[in-house]
Amino acid sequence: MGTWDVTSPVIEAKDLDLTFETNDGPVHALKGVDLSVEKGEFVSFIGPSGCGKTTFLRCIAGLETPTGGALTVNGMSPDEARKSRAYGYVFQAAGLYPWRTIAGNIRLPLEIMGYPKSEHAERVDKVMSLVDLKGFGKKFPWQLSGGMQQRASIARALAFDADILLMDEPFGALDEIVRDHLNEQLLELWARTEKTIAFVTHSIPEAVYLSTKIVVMSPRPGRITDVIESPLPRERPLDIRDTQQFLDVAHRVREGLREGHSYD
Ligand SMILES: Nc1ncnc2c1ncn2[C@@H]1O[C@H](COP(=O)(O)OP(=O)(O)OP(=O)(O)O)[C@@H](O)[C@H]1O
Repeated sequence: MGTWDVTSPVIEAKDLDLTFETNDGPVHALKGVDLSVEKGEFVSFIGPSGCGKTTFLRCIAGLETPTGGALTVNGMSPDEARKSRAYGYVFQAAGLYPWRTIAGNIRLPLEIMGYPKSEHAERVDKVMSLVDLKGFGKKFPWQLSGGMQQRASIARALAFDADILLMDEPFGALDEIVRDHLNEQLLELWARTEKTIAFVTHSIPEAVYLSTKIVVMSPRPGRITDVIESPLPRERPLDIRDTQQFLDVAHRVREGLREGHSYD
């Protein structure tokens, strides 16, 4: 821990391996994964089903234990990082408790982690305005659209002081217009909060639009086939997607996916 400082990578994987032992034999979910993510980066993981995207995110979160190699998060073991509340986790399903209000849902991690009660209202208000949900605190989840529910789940992951946001296909279930809007909002939120974001997606345009770094993965065994440092500026209006630079990056991602695909 002592050697870590703000210039060190926030997430660092070296030759990471993870094999699941199953009744049908071993499943090599991650093989030789090397990756370095700096503070404030927006890194996306893209690849076909089963290439280990979720498994890698779960390793970062300390929810899976690699069977080989080394992984540090904020200079600590993932388990230590989890205990020090290094990250917030956003899933594909918003996963809000239906019997709690939106504010009640967002407050939940603060209650669980024992944040002083005097801070709750201010923190909840702050993150609700960050995700543009001001005024909806007293509503129940079912009174909100899918996109709003997903924003509430992002607010919940931001309510405490984690500097890493892990997002596993958070917008996968939403229609394209809503998804565009949330992508734009997420970039704004990222710029304002300076979080480091690790984001899993199946969508090439989403990965290219959002990321400073795109990690292309391929299955059997799950491995990294390309890491693209995005040449796009950090400030990105939606119509950047029509530029040649954007299309060039998208093309490289598509080629990487094609190379790793076995079509079986
Ligand atoms: N707990 C587990 N036990 C056994 N095998 C597992 C376990 N978790 C994941 N796997 C296997 O590991 C591989 C990688 O799975 P993972 O969910 O990480 O892929 P993914 O890239 O996130 O896929 P998707 O895009 O479908 O979410 C798959 O073959 C999966 O079946």
